[in-house]
Amino acid sequence: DDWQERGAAVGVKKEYDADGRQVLKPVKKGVKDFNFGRTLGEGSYSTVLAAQDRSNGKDYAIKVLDKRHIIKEKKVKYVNIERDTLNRLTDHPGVVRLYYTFQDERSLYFVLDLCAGGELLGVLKRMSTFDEECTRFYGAQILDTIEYMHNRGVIHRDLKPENLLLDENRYIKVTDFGTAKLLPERKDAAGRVEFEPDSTTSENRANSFVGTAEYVSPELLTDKNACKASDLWAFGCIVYQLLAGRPPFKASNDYQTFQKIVNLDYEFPRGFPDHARDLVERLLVLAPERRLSLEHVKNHPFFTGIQWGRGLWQQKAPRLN
Ligand SMILES: Nc1ncnc2c1ncn2[C@@H]1O[C@H](COP(=O)(O)OP(=O)(O)OP(=O)(O)O)[C@@H](O)[C@H]1O
Ligand SMILES: O=C(O)C[C@H](Cc1nc2cc(Cl)cc(Cl)c2[nH]1)c1ccc(Cl)cc1
Repeated sequence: DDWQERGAAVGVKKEYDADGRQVLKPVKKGVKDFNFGRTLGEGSYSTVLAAQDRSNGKDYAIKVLDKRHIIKEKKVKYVNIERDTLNRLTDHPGVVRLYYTFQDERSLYFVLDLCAGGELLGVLKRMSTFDEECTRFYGAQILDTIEYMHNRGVIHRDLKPENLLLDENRYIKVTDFGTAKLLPERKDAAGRVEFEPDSTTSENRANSFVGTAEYVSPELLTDKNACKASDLWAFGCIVYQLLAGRPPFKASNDYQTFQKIVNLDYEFPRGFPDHARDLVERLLVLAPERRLSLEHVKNHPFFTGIQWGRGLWQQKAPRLN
């Protein structure tokens, strides 16, 4: 199915060694292998362009970063974290796929899945709020992807509707991993790769990174300790926002937004659905260890009827009208 097929997307070239044995050699792609098209968007350090692979006509999004700007703004670490994180998250439909990285004298290039549906935030703004069925479907795809990221030892740390893109089937694609936390890899007795169960407080003290104000978890504000539960806090804010049309903690400046968060100062609009309200109340809990675990979220009544796993990525996305 498409998961294997996508694996074949990495470029290889067939060659023969001295004994006539076939050798597959990885081919480093370059700018000349692509026809560049329209600009899809701009970041602080990047421009994202639509592009087509000239050898097979496949469409991609290529994120181009200016080397001088990256170095001047001291973002080298973030670029390499984004590459390393994307290279760890290669087989889930909910994560934007990185096919190649390459560079030329001026720029760095990430060749990514093209998400032609744009940002979930844009869709939400156009619709003002999602109904329960849409929220359930998109909430389930986001949660399924968070579970995959956490199992691969990745904490996203900046989940928000701007970082949730939609592909041509209107499926979710999580993006923007430059500020992710990569838990150290280690091998178990059988030599299988596993990851630290969660981030420990020690290495987090050094962390200066704080996500986007409206979605930042209280533990990140009080003791700089981002953990897997921090992504579930952001998930709770996103579910609330899809149904209410605005995030739960929003003030006129970041400092006041932080105040609302640490004081759990938010309320539900009238008519907010009961199951969704119960779910959000069990996610927006100040103590990370008391927040609903990912497994319990999947079994929450709000997600009754959702088929977890592959079924979730084969069914038709609800109409967004
Ligand atoms: N794979 C993609 N497919 C389609 N559009 C994309 C893709 N990746 C990014 N974009 C769009 O390009 C724009 C820039 O994205 P990029 O990740 O480079 O910067 P950003 O993270 O949005 O901004 P900043 O770097 O300031 O956080 C965004 O608006 C995003 O919607
Ligand atoms: O080819 C690779 O994958 C490894 C390189 C590593 C790398 N080379 C760099 C040069 C500069 Cl000037 C800046 C950064 Cl962040 C750099 N990162 C690389 C190239 C492109 C991208 Cl997008 C990321 C990393």
